Amino acid sequence: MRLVVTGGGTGGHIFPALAFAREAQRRVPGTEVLYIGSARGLETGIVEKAGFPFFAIEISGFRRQLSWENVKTVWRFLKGVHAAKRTLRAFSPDVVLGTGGYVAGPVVFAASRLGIPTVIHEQNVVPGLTNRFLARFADLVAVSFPGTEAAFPRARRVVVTGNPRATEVASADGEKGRRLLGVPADKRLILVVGGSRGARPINEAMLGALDRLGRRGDLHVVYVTGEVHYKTVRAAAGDRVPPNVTLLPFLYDMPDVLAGADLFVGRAGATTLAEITALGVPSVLIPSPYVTNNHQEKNARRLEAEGAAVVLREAELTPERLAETVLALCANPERLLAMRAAARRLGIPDAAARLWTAVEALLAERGRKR
Ligand SMILES: CC(=O)N[C@H]1[C@@H](OP(=O)(O)OP(=O)(O)OC[C@H]2O[C@@H](n3ccc(=O)[nH]c3=O)[C@H](O)[C@@H]2O)O[C@H](CO)[C@@H](O)[C@@H]1O
Repeated sequence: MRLVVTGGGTGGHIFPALAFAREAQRRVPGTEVLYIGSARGLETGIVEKAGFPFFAIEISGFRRQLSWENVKTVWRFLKGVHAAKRTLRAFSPDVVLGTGGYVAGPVVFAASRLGIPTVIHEQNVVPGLTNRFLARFADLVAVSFPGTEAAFPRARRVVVTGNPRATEVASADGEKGRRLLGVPADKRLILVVGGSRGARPINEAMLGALDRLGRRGDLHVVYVTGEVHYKTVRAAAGDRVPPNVTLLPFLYDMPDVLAGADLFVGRAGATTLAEITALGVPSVLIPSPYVTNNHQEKNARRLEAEGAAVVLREAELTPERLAETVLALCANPERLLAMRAAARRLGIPDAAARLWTAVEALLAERGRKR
């Protein structure tokens, strides 16, 4: 089989695409994969590390107001479609999967124009702009949460599959993750992550909370700042980083470390939520208010409603509040256990298989080889 995956800008779009690519290779050995991403997104580094061939096109997002930038964006979109068509003709895929982010727009659109079967995957409760635009051109729309189907009234077919990244994470090895970072087996592991790019407000709160968390010998905190924020946080923390805190710019071994975590603290990006629910990790979620339609809060409230997460709005985030929330949960093992079970109830660990089955059916219908 020949598969093109596209999506990016941030990790939340990239990791599901990679997870599906690996699932396809597992199902049909010898499957050839091409990742089409943007040259400026996080995908350049992540895809290369994952070992897939990568082709970059230049693309940017729309501004909300009418502006000269938007004219340039339309121009880039058309150029992107042109470049994507050339690449798609040369690679000749059996199917194209788009996972959202600006770059998926021209690629999936070009594929549909060329008559190549197209699938889009939506990670969030509320769909993003690119997927909303692409839904009417794609042969199949896969969503992560039951109920999101209604947000795609013009789609030809919508299926609930969950997020394929959940499958990869569900079989991760928590002990390995802890060993890797030197986390003692008898300590509770608190994993703090501000999404794939890091989050300044979370970093500011964490800097203020370090001393209090550092005094707790029964905890170990793995604190991921985000690549671009690392130097600033490191400098601000100076020699105040307690021995039970591991400070990192980015975590490439997220599945294993997450599997070993007792509590997750961070943004409410949809792929992260698919991961923590697949594993049943309790969480303190601080949704980013800077995203389209406040979709992270909607993602987070789903978990909160089930009892799987505590939601802290960014507006009420202070170092004290953050430390108190974490310490109160750690002091309440029964609550943590209940949260763990609730999270697991929301998880879809067989999401990759569900997406695979839907794609396979589409290909069979379209008479494509596998
Ligand atoms: C600001 C923004 O637009 N954020 C969006 C973006 O978030 P973002 O890219 O932050 O997405 P998620 O939190 O959903 O996913 C992050 C992914 O990166 C991985 N990871 C993260 C940090 C790290 O150090 N190592 C690592 O491997 C996580 O395991 C996960 O697989 O895409 C999500 C999924 O569409 C959306 O819900 C978010 O609203």
